[in-house]
Amino acid sequence: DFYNETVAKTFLQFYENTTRVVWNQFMEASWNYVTNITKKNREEMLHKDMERSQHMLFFGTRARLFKIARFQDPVVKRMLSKLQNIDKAALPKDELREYNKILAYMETTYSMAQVCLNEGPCLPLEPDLEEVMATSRDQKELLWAWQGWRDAVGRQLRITFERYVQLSNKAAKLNGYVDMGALWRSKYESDTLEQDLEQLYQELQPLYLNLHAYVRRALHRHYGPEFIDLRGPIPAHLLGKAPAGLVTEVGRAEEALKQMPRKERDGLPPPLSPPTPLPGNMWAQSWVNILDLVLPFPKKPPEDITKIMRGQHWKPKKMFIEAEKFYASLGLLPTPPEFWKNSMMERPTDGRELECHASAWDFYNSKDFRIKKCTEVTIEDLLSIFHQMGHIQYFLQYRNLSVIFRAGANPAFEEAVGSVITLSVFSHKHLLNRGLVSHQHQDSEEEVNFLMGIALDKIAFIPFAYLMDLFRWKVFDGTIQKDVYNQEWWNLRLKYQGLCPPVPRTEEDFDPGAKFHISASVPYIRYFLSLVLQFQLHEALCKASGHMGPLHRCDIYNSKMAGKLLEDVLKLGSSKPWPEVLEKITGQTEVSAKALMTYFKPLLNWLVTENVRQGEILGWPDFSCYFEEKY
Ligand SMILES: O=C(CCC(O)(O)[C@H](Cc1ccccc1)NC(=O)c1ccccc1)N[C@@H](Cc1ccccc1)C(=O)O
Ligand SMILES: [Zn+2]
Repeated sequence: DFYNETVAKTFLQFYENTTRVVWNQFMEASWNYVTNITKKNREEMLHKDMERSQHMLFFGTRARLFKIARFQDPVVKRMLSKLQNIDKAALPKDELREYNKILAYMETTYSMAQVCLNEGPCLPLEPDLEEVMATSRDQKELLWAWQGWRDAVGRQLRITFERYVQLSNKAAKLNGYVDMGALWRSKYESDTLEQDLEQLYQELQPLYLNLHAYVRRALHRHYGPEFIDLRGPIPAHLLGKAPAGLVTEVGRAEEALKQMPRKERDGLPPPLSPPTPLPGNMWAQSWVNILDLVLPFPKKPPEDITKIMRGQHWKPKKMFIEAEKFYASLGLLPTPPEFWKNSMMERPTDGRELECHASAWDFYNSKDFRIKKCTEVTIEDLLSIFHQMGHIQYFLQYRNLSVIFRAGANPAFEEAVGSVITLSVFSHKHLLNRGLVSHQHQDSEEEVNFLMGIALDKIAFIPFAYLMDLFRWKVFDGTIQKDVYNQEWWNLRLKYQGLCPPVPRTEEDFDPGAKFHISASVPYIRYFLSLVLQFQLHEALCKASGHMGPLHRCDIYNSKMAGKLLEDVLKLGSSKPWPEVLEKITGQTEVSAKALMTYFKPLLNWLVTENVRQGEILGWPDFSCYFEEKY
């Protein structure tokens, strides 16, 4: 009887009792696969995924039969409506089998890809290629890594991705959504999501445009006018480190060229290819690696925390313990023994194939939680561990809820928890307190340098995080057809990030596929929203901790008040609509960029002054990429 609420409660209890086993077995099989990619583990994982999908199909189809509108209990209504979305499990069995194989193929291609030196070893992404991207001084090597990675991953995924889109949309339609983008967006329970996102992006654009113009000027200073157009996009080869030697050589060639009378020069081929230093990051999503090149006050460079960590003989285990101590200092829950026993904190040395992209795992038995990370001793990896431990803390806080509510208030909340903590960890006050920097006082110029460092990570990230799903939503809704995937990708990279590829791209390439989340079908708008949300939460937690003064100096370490505020929210899981959850912490029901703008205000003031002084053009009205004849 589908009108009877008591029957519904019994149905939900039955779901609860059977789900734990099915989900726990699937997580175990998934873990075994991603930490040791073998044919056997793949078959086992695919088998357990089929079982999980059958289970979802059984309960999902029945959940749809209940007359939810007639029910009184809001919890029962919320549970039944969540059960109705069964994602890919709605596909017919044979297509689901095909879809799961496609998902495994794409994610595994990414995880196993390497780029081989002519007669030398082959390098995986983590840590080798990422190390090259961040620190190499040789432009040939940088371009080799950037292009090699895209050949090894993106190109391999292109055809499969087209089939992935078809099956994704079919599954979405079977769940009552117009396409998979609509299904992904439904997790935010808002029918104004896209407008709200665009509004946030517009609010943040002045910050990005000023940073972009300032960085472009610094690159122009290093690589000369032939390679950087002060009114144009930044060639996506941002850079690892300024290749000192090469620059002077190119600089010399530049000088010689400039001395020549125009008519003589015109006949010459364009100058030798610039030291196309590539993004300090494989996807130019973060520009921290060019800090030394753009430092506002170069005479006061920040201390190299990675060097200090290595000097103090930090090991991966110590990095995890450091994060554990921070969460404990807030009065939050400790990780159980299983966490330390079962996690994978370092890349195994037995030569096995595995997925190194960091992730946090809930085994849905309220006691087994793990992190998988190929940890290197760097400050980036320390912050990444804090991010992963944020996921773990969420798991711990909601572990006694019904399995239906064991998720974040929305996906952005899940991503924001750990990132909020990193805002305190990376504060000068905290680094000093933990012995990771030595000089006591940070003067106002050092403070601007500090904010520039954070901005190169967080502000540069804004347009990238926004366009990642703008691209996929358009692919899912058919606005972007498969014959133009790559040029539409670069159109978005140009429009939002003001970046160009270092070399011409074709439709043989599939550059978006070179990013983990696209190969692993992980939505990305969560990171855009998390970026705004984390500053809003940071402001609220800092206030609760009694912090006075500028937001960027706040460190909530040891604050039980801040911890309590956070705990009250995390233990709600997804049992309440996220605006209610947000209101409990911040008093507001909407995500607002105000706190982020407050945090960066001193830097924006400095950037605007500097850009006005230089007469910078904000944006890139000259929008062609440099390899198209520009001169
Ligand atoms: O991808 C990550 C971190 C990995 C993760 O923790 O977000 C991970 C991604 C993932 C991996 C495999 C399957 C699904 C998602 N997410 C989790 O481990 C996770 C997500 C939701 C709930 C529980 C765990 N960060 C993004 C964005 C980012 C975030 C923070 C700082 C910098 C950059 C990136 O690197 O591009
Ligand atoms: Zn995450």
